[in-house]
Amino acid sequence: MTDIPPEPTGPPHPVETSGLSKRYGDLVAVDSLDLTVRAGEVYGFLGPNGAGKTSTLRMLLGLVRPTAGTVRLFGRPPGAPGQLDQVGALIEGPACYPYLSGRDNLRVLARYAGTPSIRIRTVLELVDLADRAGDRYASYSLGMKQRLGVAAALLKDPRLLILDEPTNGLDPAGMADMRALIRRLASAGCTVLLSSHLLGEVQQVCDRVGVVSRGRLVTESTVADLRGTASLRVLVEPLGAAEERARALLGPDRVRVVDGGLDLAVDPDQAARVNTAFVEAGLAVRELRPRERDLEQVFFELTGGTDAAGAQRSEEVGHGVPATY
Ligand SMILES: Nc1ncnc2c1ncn2[C@@H]1O[C@H](COP(=O)(O)OP(=O)(O)OP(=O)(O)O)[C@@H](O)[C@H]1O
Repeated sequence: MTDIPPEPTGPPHPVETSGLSKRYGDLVAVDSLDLTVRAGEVYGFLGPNGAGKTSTLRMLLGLVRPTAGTVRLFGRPPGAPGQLDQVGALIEGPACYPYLSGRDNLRVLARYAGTPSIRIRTVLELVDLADRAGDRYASYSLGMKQRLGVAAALLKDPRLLILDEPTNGLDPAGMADMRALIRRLASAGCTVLLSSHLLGEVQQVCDRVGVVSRGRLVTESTVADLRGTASLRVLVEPLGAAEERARALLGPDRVRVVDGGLDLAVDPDQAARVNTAFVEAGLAVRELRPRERDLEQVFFELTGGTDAAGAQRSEEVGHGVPATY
């Protein structure tokens, strides 16, 4: 009998869940979630309000006990010895003293966490708040408060950062600052898992996204794959003759007339073939370009059409002061 060598295994992933579930009474908030966040990536955990994102993040951090399933952070269960130093998090809830400066708030938190105060300067620079560190926390904009929350989560120099809705409630400039910060952290080697109910807000920073709806993971992919580029948009005259030619060329199911042009459900690398066919048929092609699917529409379809209501609810709720883990 020959020995079968063990399969090569790499280092454990920053986050791995298996069959992770959470029930509150009859409500299934998180349903058999298998999630993997790989080292060095920015992973967007997306879903409408109430989809189960916060419950999941709380279970990852050991703040809520799963009803079923397992969580592994760097291969070990939440709260394992030494792990608190590897994981930083920003989850909803108040944590800062309004009458203290940003720097003094960090001093308090660093003392609690047993972090040397020398690290405070570094994290303030990382989140681009060094210039305003002496100002009272109460005078900060929401974006600055969020960034101070991230600074607090970075005090222990974690390898994994978990952020719950970091862009929620921010104005466009605040969102751009937060996205830039997340990208900086990722370039410095930190793995980031962030949640959001708006794909459009975070898609620029995410390497991969997992979309959750009613507690279940409905898809996991890169943003590019999620968007897809599965159609061609053609403005061509006369439209009727072009429609007929396209149907003969591609099959009737692949051709739709939309807004005075043709939407052709073919790979964009068919553009030259389509153009040649139209020109040879004596048709005048004015424009021919790949048409990307609208991301919000994709999200809407994946989540069963619940995002619009969710987005509206979140605006009503607003946003609290960040808490750190
Ligand atoms: N402690 C709790 N007790 C009972 N139900 C809860 C509790 N926490 C969350 N839920 C419910 O579980 C579901 C998922 O909530 P969760 O907060 O995890 O979703 P979410 O995707 O983070 O949404 P949001 O962005 O609105 O917080 C919701 O229906 C919510 O009302």
